[in-house]
Parts: sequence; structure tokens; C-alpha cells
Amino acid sequence: MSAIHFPGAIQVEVKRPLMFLILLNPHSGKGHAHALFNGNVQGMLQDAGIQHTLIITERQNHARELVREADLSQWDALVIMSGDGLLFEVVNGLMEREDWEEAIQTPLGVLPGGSGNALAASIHHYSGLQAVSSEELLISCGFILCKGLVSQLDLTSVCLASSQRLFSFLSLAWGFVADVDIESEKYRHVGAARFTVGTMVRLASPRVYRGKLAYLPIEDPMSQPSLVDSTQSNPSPLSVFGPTDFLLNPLNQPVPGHWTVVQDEDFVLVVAMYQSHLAKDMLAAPASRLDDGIIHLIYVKAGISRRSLLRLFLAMENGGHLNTNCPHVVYVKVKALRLEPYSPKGIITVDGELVDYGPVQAQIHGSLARLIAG
Ligand SMILES: Nc1ncnc2c1ncn2[C@@H]1O[C@H](COP(=O)(O)OP(=O)(O)OP(=O)(O)O)[C@@H](O)[C@H]1O
Repeated sequence: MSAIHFPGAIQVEVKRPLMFLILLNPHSGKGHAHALFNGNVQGMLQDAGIQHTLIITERQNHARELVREADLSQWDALVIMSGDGLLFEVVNGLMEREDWEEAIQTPLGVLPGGSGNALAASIHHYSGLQAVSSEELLISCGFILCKGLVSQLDLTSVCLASSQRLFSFLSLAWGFVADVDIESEKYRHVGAARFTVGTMVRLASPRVYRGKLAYLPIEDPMSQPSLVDSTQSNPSPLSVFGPTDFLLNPLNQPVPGHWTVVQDEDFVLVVAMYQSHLAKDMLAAPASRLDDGIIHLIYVKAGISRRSLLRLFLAMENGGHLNTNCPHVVYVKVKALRLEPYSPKGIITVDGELVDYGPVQAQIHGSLARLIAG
């Protein structure tokens, strides 16, 4: 085993042969994940001296249950070949274990086989590489996986009104983005283009979403763990495992007085990002990094014209949307946030997955997990 030290406090260990558990969702993306794996990745792993066990998931939550019970000592990494939804299962399965603290240190790996592939696109972007086609992205991520260099990864704890707590590696969305993500499921057969189609459909009849948004900016001295008395904090009642959400008050109490409460209550979208990409061709938070400890909160206030909104989404392809000087777009870096929608029905997504609709709050936990990245 050789230890390599990188500036930026990343300590990586590369040993061979590596043993990977690869979980593959055969229905992800256009439904070609298995063929793509056989055609593009299998040989690469063999050449790199990486042994693997491939498990084809049979149903939703199969991967979650599997990693919750698995003997993790057998594996050098847990890898998903799918979209972001399967990694969401793996992360939450690990965080549901009694030994979560150790389990979540198991390096994770990503091979894009879904339609969004946001984390894969983010990893590719952090490597300084240009945007590529879906198949090229798979090959790029295959190489990154074969190199086996491990970085740290932030996770965000997301608390729902049902007292459920989820761990998220990518995003929390409400409004336009969440609606497009879920409503475009029916265009799955067109692959990554489903988001473009969904965006155009929703642009034809944009909605206004009413609610209350509050957040703790990174500059606030109280966002530092050392300044918060964690014995006074109130973790959500069902958070049996996982770190304490020391910045959050219970959802049935007001947010701490030093938080910023947004005056506007009419939004077109609210999206909290902790990686750069929202989908393969959506560079929504260009400044985000794997373990910067920051939630990049972007919201668009109601009143924006349809044309400006279209321009915004077009500019997002290369991350230019934050430089358009659009007065309706707000971008803040935060440690925690709370969102309380007023409408009784709606869509909220966490890492692109539909979650219970209602009040929701979140806090980022820096470097909680580990990820094989370039
Ligand atoms: N065998 C399976 N049958 C049905 N659903 C599955 C199966 N395996 C996983 N799932 C679920 O399918 C959903 C979508 O999976 P995934 O994210 O991997 O693909 P995708 O939606 O195409 O990609 P993306 O999230 O990038 O858009 C997830 O909720 C996942 O839990």
C-alpha cells in the first residue's frame, strides 16, 4: 500500500488489488446501464486490477437494505452504476447503521448510468475537464474510479416534518427545479434530455410558490461548531444515528434569532446545492466543491419574466446564470436553512428523489463521507 499526500489535506491510500461492490440499477436512465457497464467499464476495472462483485438491484430500496446489513470490511469501495437516486439509497443505508460513523467512511464511487448523473458530472468538472457526452462521462468516471483516489465529501442532514432525517450529498429543491425533476420522469426514454424537455414544458406555464425561507449565512459567527453549545441543541426526534444538527431548532419552533429570514415569500424556485451540478448539463453552483462545507443556496423570486427565466436556464449549462445580473436571482452561501411552503400540496426533492412535502430544514456536515474522485 502506498500513501500519497495531496495539498488541501486529502490523504489517499491506494492499494491493489482493490475489491469493489458495484450496485447497478438496470432501469436507470434509458435502461441501458447493464450494457453500458459491460461495454465500457468492466474491461477498464480488469486492466486496473480491480476485482468486483456486481449486484443488479431488483427494486427500490434494495441497495439501501443491502448496505445497511452488509459486512463492509470485505469492500474497498461501494460503487453505484446508475443515477443519483441509487447513491442516495447507499448513503442513507450507511447512515442507518449502528456503526454509521465507521460505515460512512467506506469510499463511495460513481459510474453514471442514470438520466441526471449530477454527482458524476460534478466529479468530472472538479477534475478540470470540459463537459462531455453521457458515454464519455461514463469513461471519465471509470478512469477516476480505477485511479481510486479518495476525497472527503460533505453530507447535508435534511429534517422533514414527519421527523424523518435523510442524508443528502447533492441538493434540496422546491419549486420549478423540483417540479421539472419529478414531472420529467415520463420523458425518461430520452435520457438526459428529459430535463430540457421538462424545463420547456414548465416554462410554458410557470408557477409561483409561496413560502418562508430562512438561513444561516456562512459569515455568521454562530455557524462555527465551536461557538455553539451542542448540549443545548435539539436534534430531530427520530435521528437515532448520525451527527447532531447543532445549528437547527426543532421544526415546530422558530429559527434561531440570528438567522436571516428572507422578506420575499413568493418564489419561482429554491435550490440548495452542495455539489456543482444539478444534472449533467446544469452547472448550477459553479463554485461548489466536494468538501467546502457550504450549502450554495440559490433562489429566484417571483416576478421574473418567462424570457429571463429561459435565459437563466440556458446560461446554467456553463454556470453563467449567476452572472446575468438578474435582480430576481439571489445566491447565498449558508450552513443551514429552513423552508416552510404555504401551499398544502407540492413537490420537494432531495438529491432528485421525491420526499414528504411540508416544512423542511437542513444543516451541512463537512467531510462526513468519502468519495473516489479525480
Ligand atoms: N431495480 C430497481 N427497480 C426499480 N427501481 C429501482 C431499482 N433500483 C433502484 N431503483 C430506484 O429507482 C430510482 C431511480 O434510480 P436512479 O437515480 O439510479 O436512476 P435515474 O432516475 O435514471 O437517474 P437520475 O437520478 O440521475 O435521474 C431510485 O429511487 C432508486 O431507488
